[in-house]
Order: sequence, then C-alpha cells, then structure tokens
Amino acid sequence: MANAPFELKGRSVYVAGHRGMVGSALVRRLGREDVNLVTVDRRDVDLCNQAAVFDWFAKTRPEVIFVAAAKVGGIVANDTLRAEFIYDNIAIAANVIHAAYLNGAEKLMFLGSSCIYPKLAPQPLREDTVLSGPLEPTNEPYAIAKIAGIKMVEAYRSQFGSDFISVMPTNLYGPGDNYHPELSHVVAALIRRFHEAKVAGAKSVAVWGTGTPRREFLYVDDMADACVYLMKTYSGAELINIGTGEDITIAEFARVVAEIVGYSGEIAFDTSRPDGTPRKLLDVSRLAKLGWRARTWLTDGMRQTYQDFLAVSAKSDKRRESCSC
Ligand SMILES: NC(=O)C1=CN([C@@H]2O[C@H](COP(=O)(O)OP(=O)(O)OC[C@H]3O[C@@H](n4cnc5c(N)ncnc54)[C@H](OP(=O)(O)O)[C@@H]3O)[C@@H](O)[C@H]2O)C=CC1
Ligand SMILES: C[C@H]1O[C@H](OP(=O)(O)OP(=O)(O)OC[C@H]2O[C@@H](n3cnc4c(=O)[nH]c(N)nc43)[C@H](O)[C@@H]2O)[C@@H](O)[C@@H](O)C1=O
Repeated sequence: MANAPFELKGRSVYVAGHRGMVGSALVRRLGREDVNLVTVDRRDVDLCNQAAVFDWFAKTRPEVIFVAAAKVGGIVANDTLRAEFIYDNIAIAANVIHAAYLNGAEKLMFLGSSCIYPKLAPQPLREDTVLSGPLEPTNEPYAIAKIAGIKMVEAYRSQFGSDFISVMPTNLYGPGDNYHPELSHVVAALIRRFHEAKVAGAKSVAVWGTGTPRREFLYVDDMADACVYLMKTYSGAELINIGTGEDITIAEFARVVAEIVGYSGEIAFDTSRPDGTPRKLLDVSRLAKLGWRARTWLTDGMRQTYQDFLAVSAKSDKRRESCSC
C-alpha cells in the first residue's frame, strides 16, 4: 500500500463543502496547518454547474482538494429525495474531480460513504467488497453516485497518473450536523427529539425502526483529523475505510442519547419507519496499519454534539424572537 509523504505546508487547500459538518471540521483542523485555505460559497459556485466549477477552478487553481461537498441526509432523506441524491452527487463528483485534473491539482481526496458496500456484505466491511452484491435500497441512489466518484478517482489515477485518493467514512456526527427532524441522520435526529421531549415533559419519545440495526459512529473532528493524516501520508489506489471499528444497536444508542440529554421517559419504536441496512461496521485495519486510530469516545462526542445543538437552537430562537416583530 503506497504510503508517500505529501507536504501540505504552503499549499493552497480547497475544502469543497466548507460550511458542512465535515467541511467545517476540516477548516478547524487545517487551521493547525500552515496552508492557504481556499473556500467558495455555494451561492457563488454551485458545484452541480459544470461551467461555473470549471471557470472558478481555472481562476483559483487550488493545489490540494478535499471533496466534502455533497447532498447528504439520513435514511428518509435518501429514500424520498432519490433523484436529487443521485443527480447532485454525481454532478459534484464529476465536476470537481475533472476540474481538479484539468487544472493540475497536486492531490485530491474524494469522500465516499459506508453505504457503498452491499447491504449484506460480511462484517466488518472490507474495502474490497464494493460492488460484490446488491446495495441497501433506501440509499442506493446516493451509493451509486458515491461509487461513480470512487471509480472516477480510480480512472484518473490510471489514465493520467493523478494523485487522487478515496476514503469511505462511517456514520458521522458532531458540531455542524443537520438537526432537521425528518431529513437528518439518527444522531442529530435523536438529540433534537429527546431534548424536545424532555423540555415538553413527554411521557414517551419515538425512535424509528425496530432498534435492532447496528451503527458505527465517528466524531467529525476525528474524521477531519483522519482526512488530513491520510492526505499527508497516503497515495494509494485502494479505498481506505475511516471509522472507529466499534458499533452499537440503535436501541442501545437511544439510551445513550436519553442519558446525555437527561430524558427519563419511555422510548418507543416506530416500526412504520425503515431500519435500513442491518449493520454497517467498517473494517478499519488498513487505516490502523497506516497509523491512525479514532480518539473520541461516543459519550464524549455526544456531550459535545448536544452542546452544539443547544447553541444552534438558542441562536434560532433569538432569530425567531428578533424577527417576530
Ligand atoms: N454525515 C455523515 O454521516 C456522512 C457523510 N459522508 C460524506 O462526507 C461529506 C460531508 O458530509 P456532511 O458534512 O455530513 O454533509 P453536510 O450536508 O453537512 O455538508 C455538505 C456540504 O456540501 C455543500 N453542497 C451541497 N451541494 C452543493 C452544491 N451543489 N454546490 C456547492 N456546495 C454544495 C453544502 O453547502 P451548503 O451548506 O451551502 O448547502 C454543505 O456545505 C459528504 O461527501 C458525505 O457524502 C460520508 C459518510 C457519512
Ligand atoms: C451515513 C449513512 O447514513 C444513511 O444510512 P443510515 O445509517 O441508515 O442512516 P440514518 O442515520 O438515517 O439511520 C440509521 C439508523 O437509525 C435509525 N433511526 C432511529 N431513529 C431515527 C431518526 O429519528 N432519524 C433517523 N435518520 N434514523 C433513525 C434508522 O431507522 C436506521 O436504522 C445513508 O442514507 C447514507 O446517508 C449514509 O451513507
């Protein structure tokens, strides 16, 4: 496995999706590096718009690129906004990867997702099982778009010798997550719902599905650290899973949320909602061999995330009050 040191110092580093949960964590982490950070707002460059992307890249010519921009959401968002998930994510991957090649980028990291692996692949999920079986239907459009990005990286490496790499993150959570009640991932969704249940004094709070699926949760600042570490040390063609190597059932996780939020009522399971993939535990042995391990315990990361949620909701309450005039 190629393990080539790559110097970030003094380089122009573009974080696509810099306002997102991962993107903002990358901006925080890169603040500890001596780099020229490059960002551009979505309202100025829509990464689905090829002409706008090519024009901006030709003017800016970033040397290093983290592709952390994507249309992202939880199981219901993926299962209902299927056309948006496949179109946006194929377009973003195609436009940014090709523009990076056209403008001679030194290095690019494409962020895939653990949902690219077959629904029933052997666990823990090894990187070489991609395309070895049917995908989880609820997020197949998103997964296909991510696989397209991965295959583009492979193709540009082989045809043009581009130093482009692909990483496969597990489920992520942390500051900057999306707390939308319907479209979010499970961590942010339950923090919000359990908090609102506590404040309302609700006797019971609903968790989607049966509670039996298992999920692995990586704190987003660990994810950003892993991305910077791999950008500096890895230049291989193989995918690299990024995770903690441990998972938990949704039912057990809901009890962790209740504890962190201070909700003491009943937890009910709404089986009208989908479970999705039964398990998505990543094999992180390649990452460990490259010398990186996750550091943040779930309960510590959850405490930080709950504080982030409280800060975000306080801000939106203020905004509502100020504009209720
Ligand atoms: N969250 C998770 O659990 C996981 C995430 N990932 C991957 O990590 C990456 C980051 O995810 P995450 O931070 O959670 O997602 P977020 O939704 O928090 O951030 C996505 C970012 O992409 C930007 N974006 C989306 N569409 C466009 C567009 N057309 N033009 C320009 N910018 C755009 C958004 O901009 P704006 O805010 O302005 O809309 C946002 O800043 C993605 O590639 C995702 O697939 C992989 C596995 C798990
Ligand atoms: C990162 C990964 O994330 C997505 O896959 P997912 O892991 O299934 O996403 P999720 O976080 O939404 O659900 C995880 C589990 O949690 C259960 N669950 C309980 N209660 C709530 C709840 O209130 N909201 C949500 N969203 N899920 C809930 C839910 O039923 C499921 O069993 C992909 O679409 C794709 O985006 C992707 O790659």
